[in-house]
Amino acid sequence: MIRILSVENMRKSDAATIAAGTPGRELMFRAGRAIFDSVNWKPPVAILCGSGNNAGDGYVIAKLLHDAEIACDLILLSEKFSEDGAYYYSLCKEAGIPSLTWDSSLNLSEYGTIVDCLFGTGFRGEVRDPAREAIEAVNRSSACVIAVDINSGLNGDSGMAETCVHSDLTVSVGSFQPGHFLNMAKDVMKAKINCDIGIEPVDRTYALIESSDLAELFQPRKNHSNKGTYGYTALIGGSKRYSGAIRLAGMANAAMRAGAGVVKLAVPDVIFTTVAPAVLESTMYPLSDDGNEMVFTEKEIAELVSNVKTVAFGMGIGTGEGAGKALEYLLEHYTGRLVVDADGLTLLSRMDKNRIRNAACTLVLTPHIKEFSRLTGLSTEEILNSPIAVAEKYAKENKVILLLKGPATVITDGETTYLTDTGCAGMATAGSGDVLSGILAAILGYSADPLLGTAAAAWINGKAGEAAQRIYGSISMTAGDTVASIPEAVLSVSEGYTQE
Ligand SMILES: NC(=O)C1=CN([C@@H]2O[C@H](COP(=O)(O)OP(=O)(O)OC[C@H]3O[C@@H](n4cnc5c(N)ncnc54)[C@H](OP(=O)(O)O)[C@@H]3O)[C@@H](O)[C@H]2O)[C@@H](O)CC1
Ligand SMILES: [K+]
Repeated sequence: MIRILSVENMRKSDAATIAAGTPGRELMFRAGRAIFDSVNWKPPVAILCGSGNNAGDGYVIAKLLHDAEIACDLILLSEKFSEDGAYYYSLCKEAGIPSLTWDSSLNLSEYGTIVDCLFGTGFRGEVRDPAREAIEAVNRSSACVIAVDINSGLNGDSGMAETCVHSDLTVSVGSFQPGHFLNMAKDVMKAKINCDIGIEPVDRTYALIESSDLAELFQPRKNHSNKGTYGYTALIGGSKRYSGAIRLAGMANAAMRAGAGVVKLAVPDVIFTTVAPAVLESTMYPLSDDGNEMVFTEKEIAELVSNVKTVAFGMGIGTGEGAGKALEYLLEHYTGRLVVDADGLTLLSRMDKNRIRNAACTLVLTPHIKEFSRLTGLSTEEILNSPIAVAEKYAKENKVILLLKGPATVITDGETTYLTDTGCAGMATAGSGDVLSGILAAILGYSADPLLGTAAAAWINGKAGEAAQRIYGSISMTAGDTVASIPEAVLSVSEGYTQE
């Protein structure tokens, strides 16, 4: 796992490292040196500097470039310096490095590389002029852009920006922050790396899931095992209005490809014959219906879930009384792991919160941003601006595992928080959510730790989507193509498994 620190945690950890005896000047040198070593420099280089320590990193880089005889100019947006920044700036002056004052008539396209040292962790709110003007000029230029610590203008906690630098490479200093992954991050940084400068975190951290974290979960299966070892899974969804035969089948097939022992797909009788031909390895269960949506019958649901380790509920099931009662029944009586998605989430958002808090099962909710807005009563803007904080609060208060979908996925139980950043633009297509539900229901059937299992599902789903996009492109790929690529995603992990 890769450690991720909130902006506040990063600032506190910087300060604690300095208080423990490593001077800020030394940390700044380590940061500048690490960035200098990470980049393939195309001269001449322009280093765009703000007024804080982020600019200080830039002065260190300028001095190292100068010593390596790589031409560089400093471009200052402010007369202000941090204490350590002022020290390294004085070294640049002594060395005779040209120092220009920002002016909108400067032609940044004359440079091979632009280094963005306007703001790092000290950035707050929205970009003010003249920084805004400079950021726009950087984005218009044809130079290779290196962002130091984080792209100036991008919020380090949310990955949101009104305007920000678009980088070819972002080199974070110390540890990544959530903003390197969430929301707009993928669209504004082509590549990112972190350089360790010896700062230990003082507060709880988040973790980005890597392939190696999942190798144990996806280890090749033993000969001495059977379908029961990997869990029976029930998927409950569909209605006449939303027969979505192919999508429901896609969900069932996704569950099989993600390693479920047995998949039971339950749909209202009225669509049974439409869905059945598209389903290959799963067992089909008809549910009573009113000619459109399911009607709740305790016996049917109780029988369906009696021997299953996981249930996924909600995809296309509608929001009628029958579905609502079925969900209430599952919350009260089912003791396995219950994934609620789509219409199931709408039903949950209308229910008394105590039903959720007191659920007998391990409850896993998989909302996208609008569904999460309905669940929490918060605006989508409020969620986008602090996704992790909001997700953690909801998960903790309601005792659920929450998987919040987005360009990066947040997975949390309110105590431990994982991020996954697999996935791609082409996955914004009908049925993608159903595929994730299928994968998730399957993995929860055999993973010991449901939180890590949920993160694994997000990771595999994203990886499979990436593989599908490589073949079909972001415009033409479908959710079915993602299902077809699940084996490739799983193999990419299990091939890395080595027994201790
Ligand atoms: N010792 C350490 O901690 C280490 C830190 N390191 C590096 O330092 C970075 C953090 O440095 P930092 O804290 O000095 O803040 P920083 O990001 O440079 O910018 C703050 C300046 O921006 C301005 N500003 C803010 N918002 C604005 C807005 N909306 N619009 C316009 N202006 C705005 C604000 O100006 P003011 O409003 O105060 O005039 C303030 O002066 C960190 O990311 C890493 O790169 C490494 O060297 C390792 C050791
Ligand atoms: K920056």
